[in-house]
Amino acid sequence: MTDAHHSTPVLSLSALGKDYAAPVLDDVSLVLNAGEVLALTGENGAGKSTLSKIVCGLVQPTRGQMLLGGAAFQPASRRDAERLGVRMVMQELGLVTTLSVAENLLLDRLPNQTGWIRRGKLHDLAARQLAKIGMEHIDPATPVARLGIGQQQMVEIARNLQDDTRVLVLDEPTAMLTPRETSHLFEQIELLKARGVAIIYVSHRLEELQRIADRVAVLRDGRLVDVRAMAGVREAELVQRMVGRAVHEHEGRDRRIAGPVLLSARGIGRAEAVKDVDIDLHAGEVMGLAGLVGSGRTELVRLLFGADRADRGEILLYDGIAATQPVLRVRKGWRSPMQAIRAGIGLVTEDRKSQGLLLTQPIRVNATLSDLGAISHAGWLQRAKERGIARRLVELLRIRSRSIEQPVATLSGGNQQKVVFARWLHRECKVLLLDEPTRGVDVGARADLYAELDRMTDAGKALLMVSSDLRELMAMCDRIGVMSAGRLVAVFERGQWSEQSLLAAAFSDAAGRAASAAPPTAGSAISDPNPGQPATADTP
Ligand SMILES: Nc1ncnc2c1ncn2[C@@H]1O[C@H](COP(=O)(O)OP(=O)(O)OP(=O)(O)O)[C@@H](O)[C@H]1O
Repeated sequence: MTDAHHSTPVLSLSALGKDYAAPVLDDVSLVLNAGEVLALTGENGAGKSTLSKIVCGLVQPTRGQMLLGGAAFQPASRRDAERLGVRMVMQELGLVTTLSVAENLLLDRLPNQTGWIRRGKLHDLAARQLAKIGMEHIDPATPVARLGIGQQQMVEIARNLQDDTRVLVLDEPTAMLTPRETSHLFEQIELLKARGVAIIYVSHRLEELQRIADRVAVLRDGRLVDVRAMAGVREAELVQRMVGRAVHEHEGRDRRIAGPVLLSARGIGRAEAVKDVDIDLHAGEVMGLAGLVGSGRTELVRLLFGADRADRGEILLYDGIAATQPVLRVRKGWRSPMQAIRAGIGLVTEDRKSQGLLLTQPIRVNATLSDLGAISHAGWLQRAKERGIARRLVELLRIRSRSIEQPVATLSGGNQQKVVFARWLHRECKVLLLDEPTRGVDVGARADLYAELDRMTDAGKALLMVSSDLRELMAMCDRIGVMSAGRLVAVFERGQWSEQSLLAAAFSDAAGRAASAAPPTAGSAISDPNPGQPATADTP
């Protein structure tokens, strides 16, 4: 915290509470000072978003008061709060994707004295705003829809960096950002602090909080259980406060003997997004996929699941026993996700909208949706069985809910993610593709998910996991592939990677040259799919 602003209260919360069917926030009192970053953390469903939304006028509290600069503060809407300089960067981006970057940045203040938008001025102002966060290379006239998700997130951040901002709430702001974008954001946060802006920073990424926050507040079950200075706080201590129990960090995988190949892709590609990738997924292994946002990781996974159609290459499926002859060979990839699902492929992504969660339906329906075979008998749904499975999954993944009848729309973000995961847990799939499966998931739940992934590989499934969290990949994977500009530029075996070599490969150029840091045995070449067995790629 800068000394000049030291302990000048900007925002005071006193005995705030929010009830839905039951209390989800209770008796929260807190003072936020000028020029400080307060980290807000806690388990999924602890109430972080609810508290943030109350501060920013999106949700009204059931009880309690707020003061802004000493005056009563009761925003009735987000606009109301913004007029008083209280702004929020939300996880779900609020940009109008059909409008340009400039129009989005200055939506509220279009320079429009005569009824005409003066485009030149608009673009000047927008360019200045973009330059603040190191985005000067973006043309303000670009439609937002053409930007990658990380860049959209940066525009959302830029939009909230107005001169009149007094309180800024950032909800998991770095989830979609590259390391470089993250450093631009952190620089900007330092400048805001120096200007006396008070910042609430919501995140599950503890190492990030330690880097950026002055104080940390922990919510548990809707109550504030701890507020303390960040300096010197150990990660384990925080986790203990959050979860109320010790969480054992995943010890890292033992090197497993990989089984035979279950799925291969040869030369699979789609336009410029994925360029002729060869990849083999083995029974009993977790393969990681690292790379920058936009490097083609998600696009590759979507091709392997049939969510997008490949325009070249082929997918080969093996029975997992002899693995010399593919049991199925699909040119240009799957025709539809249904074809992939029937062949035993599953996909968990963090994009809950594309997961087809039926938001108005209860957990019970959503958790068992992909497995009607297991709960129907002679065409009848067996309710008792459905309830049994749903209860078991809720318990196993600690899905925070009133009951299995709670509609998924009213679960917290992280708990919705667990429902998506639950679906594939008991399903008979051979290959599970996971795209950022733990984004927005708290530390305790993360440990539970990792244990489940271990069990799946013990049962002989093949897992492919995309993650932007290198620590997670290094702990969980047997091999890590790195993508850059649509190509798989390197595959590292366990024991051969370091954070540095993975990053170097991620930043390597599009020509497919693996970074020089990659060890010669593991760099650019993809390992033989079945050591000691005949190569499968050319098998008819
Ligand atoms: N509209 C609603 N109706 C009923 N319950 C709700 C509603 N909105 C939120 N809740 C409940 O409030 C609790 C707190 O949710 P909130 O989204 O604030 O948690 P969070 O700490 O932000 O979680 P996450 O880390 O998963 O984002 C959850 O149990 C959630 O189910």
